[in-house]
Amino acid sequence: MSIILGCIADDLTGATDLAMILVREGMKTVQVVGEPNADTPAPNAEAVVVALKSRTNNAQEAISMTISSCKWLQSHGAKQIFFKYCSTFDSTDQGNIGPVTDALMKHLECASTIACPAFPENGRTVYHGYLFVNHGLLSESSLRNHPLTPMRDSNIKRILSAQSSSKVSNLYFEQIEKGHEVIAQAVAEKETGQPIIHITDALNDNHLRSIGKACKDMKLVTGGSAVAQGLPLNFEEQGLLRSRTKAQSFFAPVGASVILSGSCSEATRSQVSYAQNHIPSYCLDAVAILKGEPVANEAINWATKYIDTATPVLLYSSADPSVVEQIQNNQNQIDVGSRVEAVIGEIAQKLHALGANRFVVAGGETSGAVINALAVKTMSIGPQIDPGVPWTSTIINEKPIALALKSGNFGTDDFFIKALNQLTQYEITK
Ligand SMILES: Nc1ncnc2c1ncn2[C@@H]1O[C@H](COP(=O)(O)OP(=O)(O)O)[C@@H](O)[C@H]1O
Ligand SMILES: O=C(O)[C@@H](O)C(=O)COP(=O)(O)O
Repeated sequence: MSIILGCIADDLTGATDLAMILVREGMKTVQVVGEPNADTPAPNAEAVVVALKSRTNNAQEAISMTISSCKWLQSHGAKQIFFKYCSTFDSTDQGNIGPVTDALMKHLECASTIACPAFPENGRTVYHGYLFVNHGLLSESSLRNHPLTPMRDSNIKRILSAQSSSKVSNLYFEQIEKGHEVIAQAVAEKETGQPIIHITDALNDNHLRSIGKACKDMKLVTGGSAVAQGLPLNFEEQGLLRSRTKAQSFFAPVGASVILSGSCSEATRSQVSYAQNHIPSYCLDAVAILKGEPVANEAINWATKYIDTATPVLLYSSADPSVVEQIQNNQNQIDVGSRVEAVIGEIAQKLHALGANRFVVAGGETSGAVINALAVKTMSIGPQIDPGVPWTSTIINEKPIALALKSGNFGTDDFFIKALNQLTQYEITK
């Protein structure tokens, strides 16, 4: 089976989010972790999502990882490339959404693409170029205090123009409402041969499906996961999809469950508080991590007795914005984050060696660190836990690991416990 849609996501949770939407829309989808290379087996799938950890790298690194992933996807037949970034446009003045989009347009020799972060099912909408999170502007949401990419502006054109050398233009919802032909025509009218990125408003899934349809002939589409929901129909109409089967088989290994939370987002902090009332929990002290104290070893010692009895546990470094600010204490926030991530990755690896084989991880960067530490290479997509978050399973590992990678701001308060409970119906009994 040759790949039809090749996707590149800038973080792990974003990749599973996108993969789940494509599965829901009937594409056989596999997730590949990290930059694929000549030794990476071609997945037997219609859509492949390459999950990078490039959101907070420097722009040149992010470009290099993305372009090499894109070349690999093309070499396996990808007819269209989708660049997935966060529905809250998580990025800095330097990138990486703009530079990576520019580089992909150049590589794919296309003069225009769209940028559409909207994800209405999770409360993200774009109206007249402004990104809303639930009922308020992005810049007034808790994302303004993100530890790595604080979002202090809501105007996507302004944010993207600062990062990109392409022309950036808006397609407002009055045009989007008129449907795919008007959208395609509006895009075509603005083409001058110079690279241009059209920021498309979207308030609901109908808008996103119209936008998807209008992108039928674009070599590159960029956005949050939800705009990808309109793409599979194009492939079906072109006779490229075998059958739009919506369910992929999923089995959970029986064993010990570990919840690891490095996300400091508002939703995650509520989920941590909720889970603390239900299962044993352990706080990973970020100050001690930065001092080089043996935080991972102490946490592993604490968790061992629970792993032995298959009692689920929660280990978290999640903290309020004011605490995070004190911890960062004018140090480089990406370095601080990486050091916390390294400890969480080490804990995952050692607890897996002790027998844990079900992991719920909160946080995109944190998930990247855990997946790398567990040496996961390919993942299949299972059932949805909450919008944007599925259960997944490793494919190649000898003994499968069940993984739920949760974006910081996704999920209900009881997410962690709900995710673990859900697994009981998918257990492999032999
Ligand atoms: N207590 C803490 N102080 C400072 N940084 C932290 C703390 N706990 C976690 N972090 C870092 O914050 C970042 C959270 O990012 P991420 O895992 O992507 O979560 P989210 O999905 O909420 O954005 C990670 O780099 C993580 O290591
Ligand atoms: O698009 C989204 O909101 C998510 O898929 C995503 O990428 C979130 O990133 P994190 O909050 O850093 O997990």
